[in-house]
Amino acid sequence: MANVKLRIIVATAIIFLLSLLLILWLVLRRSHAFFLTGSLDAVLIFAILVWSVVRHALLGPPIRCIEVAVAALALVVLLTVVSLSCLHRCSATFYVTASLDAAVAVAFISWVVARRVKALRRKRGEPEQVESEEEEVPLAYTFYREVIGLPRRFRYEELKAATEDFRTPIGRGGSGSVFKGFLGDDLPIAVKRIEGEVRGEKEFRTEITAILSVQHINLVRIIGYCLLAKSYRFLVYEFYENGSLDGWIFPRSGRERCLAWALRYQVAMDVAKALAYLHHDCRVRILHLDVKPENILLDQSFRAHVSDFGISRLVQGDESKVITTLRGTRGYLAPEWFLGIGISDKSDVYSYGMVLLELVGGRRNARATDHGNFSEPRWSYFPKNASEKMREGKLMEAVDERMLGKGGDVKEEELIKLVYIALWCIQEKPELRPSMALVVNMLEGHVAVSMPPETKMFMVDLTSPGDIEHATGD
Ligand SMILES: Nc1ncnc2c1ncn2[C@@H]1O[C@H](COP(=O)(O)OP(=O)(O)OP(=O)(O)O)[C@@H](O)[C@H]1O
Repeated sequence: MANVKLRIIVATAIIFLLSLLLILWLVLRRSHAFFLTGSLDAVLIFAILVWSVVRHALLGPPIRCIEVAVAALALVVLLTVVSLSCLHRCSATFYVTASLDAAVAVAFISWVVARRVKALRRKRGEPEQVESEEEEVPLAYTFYREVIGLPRRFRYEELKAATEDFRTPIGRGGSGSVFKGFLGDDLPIAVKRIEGEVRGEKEFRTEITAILSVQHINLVRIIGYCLLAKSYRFLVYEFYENGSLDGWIFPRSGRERCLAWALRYQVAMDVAKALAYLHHDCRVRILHLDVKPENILLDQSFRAHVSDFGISRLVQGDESKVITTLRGTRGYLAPEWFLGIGISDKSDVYSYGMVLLELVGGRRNARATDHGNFSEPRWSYFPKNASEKMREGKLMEAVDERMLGKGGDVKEEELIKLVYIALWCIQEKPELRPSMALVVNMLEGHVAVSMPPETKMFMVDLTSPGDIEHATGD
């Protein structure tokens, strides 16, 4: 790729040099009228070429073939007009009008050709490269970006080759599909293809903006991105071998994957640290707003990495609450989303609490229990069950039974701590919930955790998805 760019730059420089020599030669031989028109055209060519090269050198996007083509075409037209006028010994007025006409004609023809090419590509379903500067995320200084691990821009062809034409899908979310690929021979990557013009564009920009300002071992690592005008946007992530947490805690027919207790506790800690970092340790605070098992990715050693910043919010200064439209995933949404009183970092705390309970129970928090053919399903809400068991002092009965069967590696002390923290996190009043920093301290044992107060959990019923999981499985 670098070679192609280099060749374009060299070719451009040669064309420019030749045109300068030619103009000089003509200037020495011809009249003032020629000098005027010749210079005008030369300035035009020069401006296009310099713009192209400077844009490439400073901002990173490749030189566009159309720019080089327009410059070369303008040069050819200029030479033709000059040769013709020399042959016919035309007047100064002729030089001026012919040159101006030629310049306008060149501009018009290039514009028509560029539009035609675009239309043809779109018809063939081929995505186009971004053509305007405004669509480029302003990331300068590629070298430094790579050194400090910031995302780099990929070309569509690179991603196509890396994923063997998007052959292996590994997941699908609300905004698009995720494919596995390899960079070079051995660096596995996950390529997320964000589809849809309006939502896709918004999610893409949010994710890039959020992720650019954060780096933490428990956050997903973004390797790069690719912009294609209108059709698709791509985000390139490090590939996490063990996929998302949901696959390891919810039983699925045909797959016996059950995360051991120690790893569940570790995941709880990793996610808490990631959220504490976003809420308290970033220069611009970040609310994730979509904490759920599908957005927690597990690497080879089951360390957790929080992903999907598509709907996150950056919070400036001392802004404590944000009013925003309802988004996120039902079942993990805090009551304040529905009450319209503004959301805050405590809304992430609530979602985190719901995830903790699912880690413990090995089931979705809302589950339809068996029902007859014609009756409405009845719902069982794990947060309520866990709260009851906690008060009865029988928390072991609430644990994912698949773990109990395996020789009981569940540590009761840790179990009590997790459930206490979870029930604090899902308190209906945001001010009663702990901050994520406090949660980390509790998990690490620096701060004791008291038994949470009883709540009616009205909102657990209301905010549950209702149809997310049936008693028979996930
Ligand atoms: N870096 C990655 N490594 C391994 N698997 C991944 C990676 N990124 C995503 N996946 C898989 O792809 C699935 C879909 O991911 P994606 O972020 O698009 O969707 P989602 O979070 O489920 O949905 P939504 O975007 O609607 O919140 C994930 O649940 C996960 O299983």
